[in-house]
Amino acid sequence: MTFLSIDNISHLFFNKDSTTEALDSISFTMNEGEFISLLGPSGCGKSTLLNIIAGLINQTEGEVLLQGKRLRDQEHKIGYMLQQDYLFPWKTILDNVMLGPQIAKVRNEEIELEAMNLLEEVGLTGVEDKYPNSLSGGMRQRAALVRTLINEPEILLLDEPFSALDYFTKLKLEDLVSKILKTYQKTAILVTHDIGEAISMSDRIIVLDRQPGKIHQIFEVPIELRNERPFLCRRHSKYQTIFEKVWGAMNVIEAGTATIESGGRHETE
Ligand SMILES: Nc1ncnc2c1ncn2[C@@H]1O[C@H](COP(=O)(O)OP(=O)(O)OP(=O)(O)O)[C@@H](O)[C@H]1O
Repeated sequence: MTFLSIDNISHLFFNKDSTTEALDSISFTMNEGEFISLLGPSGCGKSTLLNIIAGLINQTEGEVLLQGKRLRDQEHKIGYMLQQDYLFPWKTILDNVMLGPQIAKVRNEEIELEAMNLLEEVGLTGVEDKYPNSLSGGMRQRAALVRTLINEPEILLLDEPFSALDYFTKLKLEDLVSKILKTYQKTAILVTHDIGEAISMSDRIIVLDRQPGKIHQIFEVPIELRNERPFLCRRHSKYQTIFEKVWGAMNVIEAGTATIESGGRHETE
C-alpha cells in the first residue's frame, strides 16, 4: 500500500518584484520503509519539495498524502536532518537529543533510556554529558540523527546531511544512517548532489530537471545494491552501470536537452 503520495505538486514563490516557479507538477509515491534520493541541479527545487513535505511551505498546487490522508490536515511527526546539526551549544548531548520529548512534555526515564540506547547504536556511548563543541562534526551529526529518531518520525527528510563532513566521515555516516533506517524501517527522502551517495543509499533515485523542477527521470537501484552496505555497494559491478546512467541524465539536464518521457509517464530505468 502507498505510504506517501506526492500528488501533482507545483510551487511558485511570490516576492515583491518577481515570481519564481520552483516546482512543476511533481508526482511520485513511496512505500513504507522506502528510501528515495532527489538529485538535480542547484536551484531545481529539491529543498523546496522537502519543505513542502515537512509542512514548512504551503504548496501552490497539489497535495501530499500520508496513508491516503492530506498531510496538512493532521499532526504528523516528520524528522528533518540538515547539513548543519543545529545542536544547542549550551545543552549537553543528552539534553539536545531529548529536546523533542522535552518540548512535547513527555520526557521520562523510559525515553531517556531509549535515547541512551540509540546513542550507543550510533557509537556515541559516554558522550551524553558532553557539550556539542567538544565533539567532531561527524559525532554531532550522529547526535542530530538520534535527536531526530527519538521523536519516532513517520518520515525522515534528509537535506544534504553529510555534505559538510570530510569524505571518510561521510562514507562512515552513510553506512550508519542506512543501517539504522533499515533496522527501524523508516521511510526517507534524501536530497544530495552526490550520485554515489544517492545510489548507495536509495531504493530509487528521482532526477529533477533544472528550475522549475519537474521529474526528469526515475531510476530503480538494482536489488543487489540495495541489499549491500553503502560502502561496499560502491565496489559492486552494477554500481558503475547505474552511475553512468544517472550521470548521463544529469549531463542531459546540464546540456539543456528536453525532458525524457515515455508514453506520457516519466521513464523509469
Ligand atoms: N523563499 C524564497 N523566495 C523566493 N525564491 C525562492 C525561495 N526559496 C527558494 N527559492 C527559489 O526557488 C528555487 C528552488 O530553490 P531550492 O532551494 O528548493 O533549490 P535546490 O534544488 O534545493 O537548490 P540547491 O541544490 O542549490 O540547494 C530557486 O530558484 C530558489 O532561488
